[in-house]
Amino acid sequence: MAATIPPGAAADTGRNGRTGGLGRGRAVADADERATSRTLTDRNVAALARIAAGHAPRRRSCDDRSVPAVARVEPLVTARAVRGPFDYLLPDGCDVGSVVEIPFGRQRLRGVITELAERSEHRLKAPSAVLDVSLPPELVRLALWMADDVVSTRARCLELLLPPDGVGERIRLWAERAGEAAVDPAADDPDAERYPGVRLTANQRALLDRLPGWTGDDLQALRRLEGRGLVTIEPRGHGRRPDHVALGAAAGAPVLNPDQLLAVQRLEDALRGAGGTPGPGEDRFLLHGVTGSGKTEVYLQAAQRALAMGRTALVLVPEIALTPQTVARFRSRLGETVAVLHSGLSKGERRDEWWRLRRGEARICVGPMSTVFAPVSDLGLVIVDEEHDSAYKQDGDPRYDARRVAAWRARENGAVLVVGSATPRPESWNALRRIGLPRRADGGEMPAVRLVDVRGIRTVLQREVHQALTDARKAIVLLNRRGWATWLECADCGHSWECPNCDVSLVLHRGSGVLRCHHCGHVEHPPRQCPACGSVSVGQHGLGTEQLADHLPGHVFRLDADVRDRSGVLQRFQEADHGILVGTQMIAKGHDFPDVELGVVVDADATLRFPDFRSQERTFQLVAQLAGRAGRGGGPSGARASVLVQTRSPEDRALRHAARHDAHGFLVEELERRRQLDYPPFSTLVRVMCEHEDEDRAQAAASVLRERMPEGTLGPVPVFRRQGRFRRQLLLKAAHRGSAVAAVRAAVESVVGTPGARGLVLAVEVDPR
Ligand SMILES: Nc1ncnc2c1ncn2[C@@H]1O[C@H](COP(=O)(O)OP(=O)(O)OP(=O)(O)O)[C@@H](O)[C@H]1O
Ligand SMILES: [Zn+2]
Repeated sequence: MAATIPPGAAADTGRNGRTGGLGRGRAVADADERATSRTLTDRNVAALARIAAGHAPRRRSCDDRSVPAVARVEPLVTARAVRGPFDYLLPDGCDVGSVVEIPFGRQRLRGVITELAERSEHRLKAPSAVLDVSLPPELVRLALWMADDVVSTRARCLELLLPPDGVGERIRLWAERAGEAAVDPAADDPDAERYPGVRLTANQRALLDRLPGWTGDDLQALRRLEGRGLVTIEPRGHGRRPDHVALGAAAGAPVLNPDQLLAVQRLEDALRGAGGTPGPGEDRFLLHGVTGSGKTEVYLQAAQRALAMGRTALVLVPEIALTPQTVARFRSRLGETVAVLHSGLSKGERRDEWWRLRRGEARICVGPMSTVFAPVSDLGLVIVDEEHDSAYKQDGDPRYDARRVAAWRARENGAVLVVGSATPRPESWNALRRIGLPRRADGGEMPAVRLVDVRGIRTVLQREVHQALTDARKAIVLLNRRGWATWLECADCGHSWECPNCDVSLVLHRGSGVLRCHHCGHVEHPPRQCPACGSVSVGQHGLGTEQLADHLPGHVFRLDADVRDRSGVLQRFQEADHGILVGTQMIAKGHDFPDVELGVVVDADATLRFPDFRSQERTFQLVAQLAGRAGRGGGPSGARASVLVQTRSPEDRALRHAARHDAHGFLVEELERRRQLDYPPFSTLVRVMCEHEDEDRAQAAASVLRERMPEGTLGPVPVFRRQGRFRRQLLLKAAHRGSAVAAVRAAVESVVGTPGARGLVLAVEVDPR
C-alpha cells in the first residue's frame, strides 16, 4: 500500500491530540461503556480489569519532574500526513510499547507509546483505554528504525509488529474432578474401587476417567456431575494451534558429516561469544553450501544449541507453501516450542501463536518474512534460509527487506546471524564471514549441466532435450512465464489485446478460459475475432507454463502462481514414481526430492533480457538452483543426474558459471563488475515512483520532487501505466545510504503535505529488487 494523502488531513487532526483535556471521569466512563457494549475482546477485558482495580488513567501534575508522566503516542493510522508522536497522560503501569486507545480529534484510535517524557507543554488528555497487548521495547525501536530506513511511517511499521486486532482469546470450558471423585484410588492396587463411596453409571465413570479436560460434547452430563459436587467446570483460554502445518514424522537427527560438524561448531562458538562483545562482524555468517549439502541440518542443530543456552531463535524461509519440509523438520525435532507465523493462518491462530512467543511458551519461530517480527525475548540466533530469494523483499509499503531487519535484530540483541544459500547475493558474500559446505550431504555428485544452444531452433524443446525428457523417470522443467500464451495479436491488422488499466498485454489462460492482466487482475473473455478488422485469425504468442505442460511427454505436474494447492502438487510429485514437474521459478526453490534425474531450463535467456543490473545475478541463481534439484538422494553410487539449459547466449558468463556450479567464480567477477560500475553493494539505490491517474499531474509531481531530491537523481522517466495510474520514476544512486535515505525522506515529506499532492501515490523503495 502506498501513501495516499487524504485532503487536509494534517490541518484537521494533526494537533488535536495535544490540546484540551477530558477529565478523568469522562475517560473512564467511555472505556467502561465500550467495554460492556461489545463482546469481550482483549482490549475490553483489560480496560475493565484496570477500572475494577482502580487503575484508571490518573491525571498527574505535568511539572512533576522526577517521574515520567507523559506518554508519547503514535496513533495507528495509515495516512502519511498524520505524524506523531502526540502527548497524553501516562496511565499507571504503562511503558514504552504499551498499546492504548486515545481520543484523537473526533475519533478514537489505537496507538503505541513510543517514548516517555517528564513533562509536556500541552494540557493533556488521558488515553481512553489501555489494551492488554504490548510490544517489547526492542520491537518499538525496530519500528522506529524501520520507518526511517525504508521511508515509511512509524504507524505502518508498528502495525506490522502487533498481533491481529479485533480477535480475542478463545474461551472454552474446562472440567476437573472434585470432591469425593478427586480422591485417587491407591495406585498400586488395581482392584481398588476407583471412586469409593460414589454411585456412578458406567458412562459417568468413563467421563470422570477422562478428566481433567475440555467439556466438549459432554457438557450436559458433566453439569449433572458438577451438581453433585463431583466435578468443577470453569472457563479457560484455549489456544488455537495451526495444526494444518504438518508435524511430519519424528525423524531422528542424522550423523553430521565433518563439514556440517565444523559449521555447527563455529556457530556454537559464536553463540557462546554472542551477548558478550565480539569484534565487528564476528557473529554474522554466510553459510555457503552447495545445493543438497544439508544446510537445514546445520540450522536445526545450531537452533537446538541456542535453545539449550536459554536463548530464542528465528528461522526465516522464503515462502511457507513451498517450504513445508523445513517447517515440518523443525516442528518434528523441536516440538511445541516451535511457533509458526504466516498469513495462511486464521486471525485467531496468529494471535495465539504471537502470544505463545510473547509469553515465552514458544521459543523459536519458523516462517516467512514476517517471522522476523516475532515478539521473542533473549534472541540468540537469527537464520535466513535461501537468503538470495527475492521473496524477502516486501512489495507494499513499508517496503522492508526481511534480511536487513534480521541483521538489525541480531545486532540489537547480540545474537548470531546466519544467512544460507547455494547462490548467495554479492552483498552477503562481501560482508559476512563465510562457512562452506562444499559437498552434497548424501555423498552424491553434483549433476552435470550442459548449455544447449537453441539459436535457429523453432520447436519449444530441442530434439535432444525432448528425448531426454521422454527417457527420464522423474524430471523438473523450468519456464518462468505462466499462462497459455503471453500475448495475442491479430494476424491481419496487428491489433493486440491490452489491459485497459495497464500498458501491458493480456495473457491467455486456457484452463480458466480468460485473458488476464498479471498486474491488476483485470479479466475478459478471449476474442473470437479482431475488434479492429473483424479477422478471425488471432495469433497466440509467447509460451507459458500452461501450454508447455501440454507439450511434455508423460505424466505432468504443474506448479505456478495460478495453482492453488501448491504444497499438494509438490507432495504428489514427490510421491509419484515417475513424471515431470513443470513450472515457474517456484519449482527451483529449496525442494528436496530424492529421485529427480533430469532438470531442464526451457528459456534461460528470459531473465538475462531484463534491463537491470541484477539480471546476471538472477540468471545465475535461477539456473544453479534448478540444477540443484536434480540428482539428490542418490548417494555416492547413484547414477549422475543431468541438467540441460536451452539458451541463445551459450557464452554468457552467468550461465557458464552456473553450469560449473561455480558460485565463487561468479561472485568474484560480479563483484568486480559492480565495483567498476558503482552498483550495490558499493552504492545504494533509492527509487521513487510518482503515480497519478492524470498523466500531467504524475509528471508535474515528479518534476517538483526531482528538484528537492539530492543531486544526481535521474528522471523522471516514464514507466508503463499500471492499475489505472500513470507512473514516473526517479532513481538515486548514492555512496552513503543513511544520508541519501534521509534526503529522499525529506523531499517526499515536503511534497506530501501540499495541495498538488492530492490523488498522488508516492512509492519509495530503498534497494529495489
Ligand atoms: N549428515 C547427513 N547425512 C545424511 N543425509 C543428510 C545429512 N544432512 C542432511 N542430509 C540430507 O540431505 C538432504 C539435503 O539437505 P538439505 O535439504 O538441508 O540441503 P540444503 O543444503 O538446504 O540444499 P538446498 O540449498 O538445495 O536447499 C536432505 O534430504 C537431508 O535430510
Ligand atoms: Zn491491468
